[in-house]
Amino acid sequence: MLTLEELSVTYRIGDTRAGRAADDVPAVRGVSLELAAGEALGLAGESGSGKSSVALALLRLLPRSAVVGGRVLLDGEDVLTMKWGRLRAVRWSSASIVFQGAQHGLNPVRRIGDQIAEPLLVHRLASGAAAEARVRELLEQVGLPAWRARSYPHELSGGQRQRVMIAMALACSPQLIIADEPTTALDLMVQAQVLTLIRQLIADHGISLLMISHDLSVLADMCDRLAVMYAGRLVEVGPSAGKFRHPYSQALAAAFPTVGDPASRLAPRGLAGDPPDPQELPGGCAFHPRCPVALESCASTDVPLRVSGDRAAACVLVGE
Ligand SMILES: Nc1ncnc2c1ncn2[C@@H]1O[C@H](COP(=O)(O)OP(=O)(O)OP(=O)(O)O)[C@@H](O)[C@H]1O
Repeated sequence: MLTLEELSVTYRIGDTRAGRAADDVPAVRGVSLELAAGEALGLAGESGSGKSSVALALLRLLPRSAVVGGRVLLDGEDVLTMKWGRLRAVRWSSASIVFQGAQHGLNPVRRIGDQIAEPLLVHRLASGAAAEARVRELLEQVGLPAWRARSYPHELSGGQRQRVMIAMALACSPQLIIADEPTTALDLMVQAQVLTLIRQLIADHGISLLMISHDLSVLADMCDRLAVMYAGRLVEVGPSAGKFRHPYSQALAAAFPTVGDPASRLAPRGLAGDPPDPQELPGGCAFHPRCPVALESCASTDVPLRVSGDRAAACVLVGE
């Protein structure tokens, strides 16, 4: 249903007006991925690895300064080259995004109901009493009472506001929901409730999910497959169940505790070092300076993703 082919995002920064050359920030470097109808795919990686840039590029929501390359095929149509009118139709009705930090996503001076109804009106899917009825239905689907339609965002808790964002994302019955850190700003109990809600809604409506998080344990719980990014590239893609093979994915997985499993231990010191500055990427494999098992050749050779069984990993130590 969704295919990313060699997706690349480069931000151009620097003061071009002053006559200085813009600096390039290669945030996403040749990401290729597929997502089947009804599938849930998790995109993981440390802060700055390029996850949000992938999500934003998918729906052409990047700043003008960003240069995007590759293809994003949604049901066979390339989102990156489609006409503006078609893109407006695709957003919300084919694919919608739930961003992190819901409190910043809602208009503080408009009632919740009006905001949920907006995509329905803009896409001419419903108006008047039909739109009001759909808003009530959506609120109930996300576990909020229908009377909340008359509330303003400040009258809701963070978890309730995130439920409103999910209701908005569902409004036009999209085939794909992109959820970028949808629960990061919430406390653990509310986080669990919102994750359960997302899981239930995508199963009930057969929606595909691309879920972005730095938290591998959340993604493993929610998704059928996981894709791990490092310094703008995919380093591993495979089923959520099963062991990671790439040293970076293994280190990321070891950084999260497994609740209820007394035998599991956290990695004693976590992963040493910091993610690289995208403007000063190391040669060879970008992970090699931090890799506990790096070979001499890793400083000069960058291995592409290679499939082995049901997994693909970009590491010289993981056989074809
Ligand atoms: N508008 C922008 N202009 C310039 N550089 C940007 C811009 N947005 C992101 N970047 C850079 O691109 C890289 C990838 O950022 P991105 O937000 O995609 O990562 P991320 O993995 O989603 O991080 P996080 O988990 O912290 O949200 C980072 O180095 C970031 O500084």
